[in-house]
Amino acid sequence: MPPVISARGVDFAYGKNPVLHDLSLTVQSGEVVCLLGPNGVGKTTLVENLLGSLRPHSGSVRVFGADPRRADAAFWARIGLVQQNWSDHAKWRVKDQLEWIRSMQLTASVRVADVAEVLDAVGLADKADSRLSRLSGGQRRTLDFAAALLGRPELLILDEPTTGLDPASKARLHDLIMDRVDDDATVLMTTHDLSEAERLASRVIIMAAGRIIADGTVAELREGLSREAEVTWVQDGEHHVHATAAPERFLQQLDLDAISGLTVTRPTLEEAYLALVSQPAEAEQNGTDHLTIRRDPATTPTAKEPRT
Ligand SMILES: Nc1ncnc2c1ncn2[C@@H]1O[C@H](COP(=O)(O)OP(=O)(O)OP(=O)(O)O)[C@@H](O)[C@H]1O
Repeated sequence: MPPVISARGVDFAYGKNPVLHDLSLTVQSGEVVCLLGPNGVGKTTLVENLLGSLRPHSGSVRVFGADPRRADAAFWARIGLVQQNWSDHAKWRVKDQLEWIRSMQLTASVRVADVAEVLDAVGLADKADSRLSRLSGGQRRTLDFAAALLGRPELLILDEPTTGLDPASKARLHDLIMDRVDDDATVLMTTHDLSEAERLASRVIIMAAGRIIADGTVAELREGLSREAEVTWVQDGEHHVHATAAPERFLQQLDLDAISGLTVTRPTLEEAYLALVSQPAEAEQNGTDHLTIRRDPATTPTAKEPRT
């Protein structure tokens, strides 16, 4: 099956400020790809290049096999978007905004959901008659997500969809994303929330300075970290600590009947992330290449496989 998103050798600059450097990326059907990276590394710029609202200076972008800059209404009906730079009519009411989006989508698709149904799903049913200007920041973000869901999209492209959401609203949005994935949708989302990435992602991509520096499952990123797991236990009244890259194998050597207080502490995604994003500065200083965890796209797991 051809990839849902494919970018090849994309370069992009704002004027004389280069942002994306020879960036290539493939997202397969059914994947949930979380795009991570420090502020200003180019995540939103990449998303806008993928959506055709920015034009790569060189390289190519294909979404559903088409150039998004030449795409028609039927193409956009397959995609649900949450973007950073979205303007609206502050005086409109919540349901009017969604009805307007729905009416446009109905011209290209029969899959469109009811406004009331979507507002209920995202927890904004009681705000249907509120003016957009009266919504809180988190409610506004949730409304963006409601709009993204209206067309029951095959592809969700979500730029920081959960920023500013309280934990319960965030959990509900995660469930709705995974409902779409259960319905065979593909997801590309940016986030700064590593626990969100850990929960949702079948694959994590980390960017630094306009390049992809790591690409793999959460488990692969953790394994790529040089820090080993730490095993601690008490035996004959003495505390023991052992660092190992293979804790399961080490545990087989312990006499579990003779020990107590056994703990195994593995590196977290946060530790892996922090180690990876500190690499470019070090690499630049040392003149070495970035650490890149890359897998053969053919072996890319789908979102249906168990997550770590
Ligand atoms: N419209 C613009 N004009 C000029 N420069 C821009 C514009 N938008 C973004 N930039 C610059 O491009 C770089 C990448 O910005 P971008 O918004 O893509 O980063 P990001 O990784 O999404 O950041 P964040 O995590 O803070 O959202 C930054 O240096 C930013 O200052």
